[in-house]
Amino acid sequence: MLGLGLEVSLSRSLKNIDQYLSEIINTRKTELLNKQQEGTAGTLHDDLLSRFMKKKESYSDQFLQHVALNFILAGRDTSSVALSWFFWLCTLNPRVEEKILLELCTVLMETRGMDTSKWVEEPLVFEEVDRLLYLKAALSETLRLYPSVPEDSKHVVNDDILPDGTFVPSGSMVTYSIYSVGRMKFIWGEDCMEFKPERWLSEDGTKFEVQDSYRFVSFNAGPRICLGKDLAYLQMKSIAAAVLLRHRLMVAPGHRVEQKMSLTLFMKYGLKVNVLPRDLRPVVDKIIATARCKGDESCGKEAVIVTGNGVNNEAVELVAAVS
Ligand code: HEM
Repeated sequence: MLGLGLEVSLSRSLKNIDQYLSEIINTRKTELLNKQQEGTAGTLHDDLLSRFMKKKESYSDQFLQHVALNFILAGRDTSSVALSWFFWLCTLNPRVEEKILLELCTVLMETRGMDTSKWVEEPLVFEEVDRLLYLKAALSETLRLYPSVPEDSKHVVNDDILPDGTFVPSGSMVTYSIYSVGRMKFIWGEDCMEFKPERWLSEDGTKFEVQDSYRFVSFNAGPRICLGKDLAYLQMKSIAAAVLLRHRLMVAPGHRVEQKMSLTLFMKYGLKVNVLPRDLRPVVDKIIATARCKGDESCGKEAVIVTGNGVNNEAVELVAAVS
């Protein structure tokens, strides 16, 4: 209002964001126009914004800017910080990381064959990502313990009474702690502090058990539930799978991982890791050994790992046939 202090940098930042977004929207417009005029096949971009712009309803530039900004604010830090916590938890829980890889490699054996170089030639397609149930469970478990949005506040418009009888006067704020809800014994059990993706799966490990959204509130619940939830899982699963398939991560010696509570649950010093090449041979060998073991009771408990990850008979037969 007065153009002093923080207001100066705020208005400068708003101008920068406006300019950034208008440039993006104008580029997409030119692309779409060129495509219509010259009939060129496909556009450079095929993202959410381009799809909004291709819709029959013509949206104003200002509306498109608001949509793009909303998605950047709501979807960027939330997904990226969740991935930082996920990769860190994988380094602390090699058993979980191995199960993620066993699931991933089993799917790729079925869809791309036994030549592992073919697994990294092209990014995973939707149908492949969709089958990674254990990975989805591990990401959900990450968000339970380290929710990207650790607390959520609502402004009370009119006097109201909460279901437990608490009166909330108009003008007040109600804040609930998503972080605490994810660590409550009466909701998650005695082992609530443990990182256990299995709690999200059916007993035989073949189905993802969708939790009541009022128990798992990392995406909020009810009418204002996160609109990008499915997209967030798709993005996080794709990135997590792509990284773990190619690399082994090790936290850099001496690096401290600490929480920083703010609007987003950041890592105070980020996550510094050493990135090493991934050797998939032990994982592949284990899948083949497990397939050989199938039906042979003398093989022991290890054999359960793969079948417990939702691998169907075709995969096991394929592995058995190749070996
Ligand atoms: C791990 C990733 C994500 C988490 C943990 C997350 C979490 C949340 C939470 C807790 C809310 C409720 C905020 C409130 O009530 O004040 C929310 C709302 C929202 N999220 Fe997400 N989000 C994620 C990713 C995304 C992505 C990728 C998008 C879109 C590209 C997105 C779009 C939205 C939108 C548009 C809203 C507002 C919904 C409304 O108020 O009706 N989110 N999200």
